[in-house]
Amino acid sequence: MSTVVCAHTSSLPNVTLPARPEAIALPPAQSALIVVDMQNAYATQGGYLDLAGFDVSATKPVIAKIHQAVTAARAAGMQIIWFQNGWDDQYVEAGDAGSPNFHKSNALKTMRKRPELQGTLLSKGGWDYALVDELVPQAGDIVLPKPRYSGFFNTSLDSMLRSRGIRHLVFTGIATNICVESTLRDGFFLEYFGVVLEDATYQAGPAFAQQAAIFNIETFFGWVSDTDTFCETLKS
Ligand SMILES: NC(=O)N/C=C\C(=O)O
Repeated sequence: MSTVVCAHTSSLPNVTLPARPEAIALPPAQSALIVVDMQNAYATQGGYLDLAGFDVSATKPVIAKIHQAVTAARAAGMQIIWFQNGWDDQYVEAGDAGSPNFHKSNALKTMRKRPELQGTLLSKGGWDYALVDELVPQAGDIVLPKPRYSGFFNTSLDSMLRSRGIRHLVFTGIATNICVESTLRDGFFLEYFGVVLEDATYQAGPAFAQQAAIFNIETFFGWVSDTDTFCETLKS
């Protein structure tokens, strides 16, 4: 089976991650593990997605897989980046009626439908915005607040990656079909190599949303692997 060897990695120790559609080079010093939006909003019952009618009952195993991936990446010296999605408590950063986000964000729509929730969903400093208790950033990690689905939009992500010489992005988190896929796609256009650890992600919506996102990534935008393979590869 072929392996994608990137020109900029050819002089580095050879770490190759088995993946679909083919193995991909993954030099730890030029790679980041990105944990997308593992906030109560997306992974805990009583959080935004749950209140908006999405099923979050199966997120516990995903949290465990992310913990496993973070531990292995940290031991290998890989940069860890935690995304946190949300806005100020007045929702100025969310945009007003002139922004598509105002009309499409299910968090904003839920709060308009249920005014008693106003100020609680995805509001910086609140429980809904906080990362789940099981996942705790450590010194040296980057915690990146982001105001839209893609982590590249209106954030310093690109410059932080470039200044560290990072060209390979390993994605985990929720939701596969929204913020994970949006960020991986934007990264593709910026010449980053994106890999998703399938079992460390979860979709917002029906199971076919997960399948479609993984199909798109594997076929058009990047590579797909799993947590055990990632951890074994880094260990060896
Ligand atoms: N983290 C995400 O994928 N978010 C998806 C939807 C939203 O934030 O409304």
